[in-house]
Amino acid sequence: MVTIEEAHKIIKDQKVKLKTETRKLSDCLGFSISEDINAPFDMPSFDNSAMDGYALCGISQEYTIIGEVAAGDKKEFELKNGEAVRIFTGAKVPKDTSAVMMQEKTRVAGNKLTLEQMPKEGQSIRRKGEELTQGQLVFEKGYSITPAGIGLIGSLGIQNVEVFRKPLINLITTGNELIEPGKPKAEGQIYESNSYALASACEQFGFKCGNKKQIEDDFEAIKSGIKKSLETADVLILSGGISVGDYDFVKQALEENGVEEQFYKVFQKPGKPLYFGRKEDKFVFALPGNPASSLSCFYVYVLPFLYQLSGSKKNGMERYSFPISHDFENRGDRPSFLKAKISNGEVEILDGQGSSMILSMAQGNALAFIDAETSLKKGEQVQCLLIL
Ligand SMILES: Nc1nc2c(c(=O)[nH]1)N[C@H]1C(S)=C(S)[C@@H](COP(=O)(O)OP(=O)(O)OC[C@H]3O[C@@H](n4cnc5c(N)ncnc54)[C@H](O)[C@@H]3O)O[C@H]1N2
Ligand code: MOO
Repeated sequence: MVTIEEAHKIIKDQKVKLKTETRKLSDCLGFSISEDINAPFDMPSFDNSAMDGYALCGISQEYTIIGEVAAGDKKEFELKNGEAVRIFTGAKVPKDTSAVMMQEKTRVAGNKLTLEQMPKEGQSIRRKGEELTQGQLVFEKGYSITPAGIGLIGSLGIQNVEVFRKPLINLITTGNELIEPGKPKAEGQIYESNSYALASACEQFGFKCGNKKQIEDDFEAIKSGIKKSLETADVLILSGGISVGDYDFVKQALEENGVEEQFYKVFQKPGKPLYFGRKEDKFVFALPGNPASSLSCFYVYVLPFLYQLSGSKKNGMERYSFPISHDFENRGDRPSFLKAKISNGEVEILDGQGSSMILSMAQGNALAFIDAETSLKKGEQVQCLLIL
């Protein structure tokens, strides 16, 4: 049995070979870049107007209008003191422009322009290079591409982006009692739901599940299911059959497939029988079957590792501290990830903390980390993982 910190360290210390690929700009949200991106040119690449209005030469209140420039126009004006041109947002400002005045602050009679206020030098001009200068580091290798990142990369004229490949994930659920939702349920059976929860948790963070398989508690079937699944997966996630019962075959089936245990059992609640192993460049998480245990282990251990395999600097769930909204006592002897709800700047520990109970997790939005045998008074700080 390892501690939570030891389990995290074992995961973090895995030597992984990151693979790269080239993706179209429109198809790289959530991927991490595999090489630095530097600005190929100044941004903006020319002085341009921030307003629809008039580009002015010299500082005064009266000007003569000598022409017009719209966004995208190539024409060049040589402005003399006291002259102005009609200009639009994004249009290149003529050389010698002192300021741009928005049209709402102007009056025009024929070619005579009168300003309602004195312009300030440089007003409403977006200067060449004011956001980025040519050669400047824009994103460091490992940056996870956001929608704004996509916008910026596009505005640098880059269409194909070098990124780290994301791992392919296969899922195996085990258990004789499990049947697919939608089918009639006999006595003693329950609906298989972990694969749905885990696949959608992967999807929520931009990871895809390739293959999903449900296998009965039969050693040979589990063993061959694992063998087959490992052929295509970078990461295999199993649920159930990892505890000590007579029908818990997963650990042995992994061993017989040549998967080497990195840790088995974590001193925590839920998720004590969590297993992590590897076979060459393939990794296996065997999650406890209890629905809240499997999902909680996904958030706390699997997700950070998926990011690690994707070359990302993110390490999974962001942790934040919130004051607890009520007195609380964790009587358990293991450090706990408790189903919780953050609202109005406070965290509430929800009822229904059993490892098999997923209702509270579905109604909550966080996992609150509380040490074993700990009493907290209302207002004390609690570390939370957001699971929105
Ligand atoms: N003698 C002991 N028994 C147990 C121990 C222990 O230390 N000694 N640990 C308990 C803890 S803690 C956990 S957690 C569970 C984990 O057991 P398994 O990983 O072997 O899971 P299963 O027995 O297969 O299933 C547990 C529970 O979850 C339901 N389940 C399983 N898979 C699914 C699924 N895909 N969808 C929905 N529900 C699922 C299953 O029906 C069981 O009710 O072991 C304790 N026992
Ligand atoms: O480790 Mo288990 O998830 O407490 O029932």
